[in-house]
Amino acid sequence: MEKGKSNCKNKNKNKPAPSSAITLEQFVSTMAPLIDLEKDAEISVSMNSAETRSLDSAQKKGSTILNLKCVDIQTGLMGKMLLEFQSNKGDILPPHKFGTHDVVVLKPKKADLGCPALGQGVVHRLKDSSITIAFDDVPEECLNNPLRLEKLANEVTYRRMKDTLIQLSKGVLKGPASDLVRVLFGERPPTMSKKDVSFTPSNRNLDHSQKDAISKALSSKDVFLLHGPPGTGKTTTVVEIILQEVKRGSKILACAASNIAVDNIVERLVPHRVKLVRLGHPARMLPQVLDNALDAQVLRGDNSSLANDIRKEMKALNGKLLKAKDRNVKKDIRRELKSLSREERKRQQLAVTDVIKNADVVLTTLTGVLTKKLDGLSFDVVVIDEAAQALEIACWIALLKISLFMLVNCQPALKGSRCILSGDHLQLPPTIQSVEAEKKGLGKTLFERLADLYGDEIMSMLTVQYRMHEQIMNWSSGELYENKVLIEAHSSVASHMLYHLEDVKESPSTEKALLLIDTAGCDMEEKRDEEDSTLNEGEAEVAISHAKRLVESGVRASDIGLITPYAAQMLVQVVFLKTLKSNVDELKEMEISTVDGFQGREKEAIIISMVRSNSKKEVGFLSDRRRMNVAVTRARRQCCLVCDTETVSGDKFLKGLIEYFEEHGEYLSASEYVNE
Ligand SMILES: Nc1ncnc2c1ncn2[C@@H]1O[C@H](COP(=O)(O)OP(=O)(O)OP(=O)(O)O)[C@@H](O)[C@H]1O
Repeated sequence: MEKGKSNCKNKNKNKPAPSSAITLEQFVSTMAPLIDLEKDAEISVSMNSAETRSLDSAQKKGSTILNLKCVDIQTGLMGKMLLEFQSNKGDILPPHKFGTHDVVVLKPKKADLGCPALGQGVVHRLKDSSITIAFDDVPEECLNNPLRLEKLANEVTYRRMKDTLIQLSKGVLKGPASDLVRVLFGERPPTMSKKDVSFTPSNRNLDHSQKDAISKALSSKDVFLLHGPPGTGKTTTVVEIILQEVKRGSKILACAASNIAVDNIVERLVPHRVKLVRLGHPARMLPQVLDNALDAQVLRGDNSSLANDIRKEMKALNGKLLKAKDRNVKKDIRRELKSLSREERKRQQLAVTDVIKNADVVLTTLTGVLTKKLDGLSFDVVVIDEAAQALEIACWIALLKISLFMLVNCQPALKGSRCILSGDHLQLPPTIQSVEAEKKGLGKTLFERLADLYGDEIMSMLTVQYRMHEQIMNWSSGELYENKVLIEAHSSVASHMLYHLEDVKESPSTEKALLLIDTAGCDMEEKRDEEDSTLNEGEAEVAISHAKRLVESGVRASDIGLITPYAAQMLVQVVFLKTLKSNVDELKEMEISTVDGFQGREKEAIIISMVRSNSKKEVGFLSDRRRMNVAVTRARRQCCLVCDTETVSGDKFLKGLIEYFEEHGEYLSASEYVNE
């Protein structure tokens, strides 16, 4: 056998190779066409689509908003221009598919489809009747005319993913960081330091499973997986691992697929006074972390103020140039301007590299790692939080960056190139637009693949949860985590009830942790909307009636979340809530979302509208265990299921869920909620 080659292969001699045992070559050749499929799917819902032949059809598709006026201009977010747009008539915006952080372009309303944009920016804020975009620069004189916004597909990200694949296929296995690559593709076994690493925690509240996991992470020599079921403190643990690595003198790249997940880590690191920098577009960051953004730190640096002085000097020289008559004087001024401009650029770049080099922890999204600002930098450890929601290829952007640098510079790996991934592969995987790409495996995550490949050898599971009443948790830990490891609810949450909250009365609505409202036999059949998404108006009414009862018992509407697997149902609920009479005005503070959109969040009370109600007992994607796991585990003190038990019990997994709620919670008929 080749030296150092896989013990794990030996171990599995008689077993068929797991699907996770993919070679680097197979990975590259499988992923390349899937990335194209996904790019095409994204383009088809954006303005770049060839199908978009007219502006009206683009507005119908939701990829453009026509007839806008600019109602406010402010500077903010480190010098960006924040432009707020409203519909020309001042009413709510037409239905659209813009989301915060999307890349958009601004054009005159009547300009041709392919005409150049007035500016490109990022959606910063979205309200029913306005949208705010952060631009680097926009000509203000054009803003008095009717305008339109177009949503762009983020083609750059796909191109970068393809580039990463190309780099992966080009000889990373020869570089000094090749050990890590070999381990991640199952060609070499992972290794741990023989001695347990002991540490003094910065967070004194860590529980035993968190401490064990941290010790194992610090002992790992190449890869470590932190598996955290809902509410068990993954991010808390990741933050402690980062703090310990900083103490050891490591330089760390900490990433996640989403901006919000990156900001969560930044927020929790800040009180520990770690030298850190958050890279990325300020419009995509939480306001409370802006102070740690690269742009903000650059502005505070010496080089930046020097660059500023140079700019002032250049302005004065430009003034002189305009007045100068003598050719030689003009020539001299131009020469001086050129050299000042070179100096200004150099100072700007130095300002950026100073901040990044000084930081012990650099934080950004996985695709954000591709910024030129990180060129030529190496890290000892890459930490990826929420790794079970990141495409494997996106993880490689962060991992390969280190390997390539080391290859290019032929430097020995400092403390070995190590990676630590945190996540829960039993919650929802990354969202994929192309059904075909999803079927062919684009959504299989690195976290899941490594968990299948090496299991407990490289993984620790967190076993104390800090969110849910134990009755809510027990269903999830029994069904999804198969009681393999005993997950316990921390005493601070194990029996907490809605009526323990300040100002909440004990009432039939608040005295149970689990409620099942059955719509069977109540004439509440599902329907399909134009886009073929399923909805159920009767269920929406019942779900909102329950929310109303909770509010009447004193629960704050902002502590309630109404979630559903179907986008169309979410819209029905939103519309229904808007048309409610004024005596329940407060209810409008309640959050309504799809299950997928609520992953990573929590509320004191969660109401789940399951929607499906049909004689064929079809349940569609409700049967995805991971989606129901996410839905139920968003609740802290009460989880209320609204469903047609006749229909959903057609599926074995959902039948188990219903039986669990019937056995441990309160059963009610939807007829008790109608016409309230
Ligand atoms: N050891 C601990 N003692 C007390 N509270 C804790 C502890 N660990 C975590 N928590 C609390 O539990 C909550 C969830 O923690 P955290 O956000 O780290 O979990 P998570 O696993 O990342 O969550 P999610 O399920 O949303 O992915 C937070 O309010 C956190 O402060």
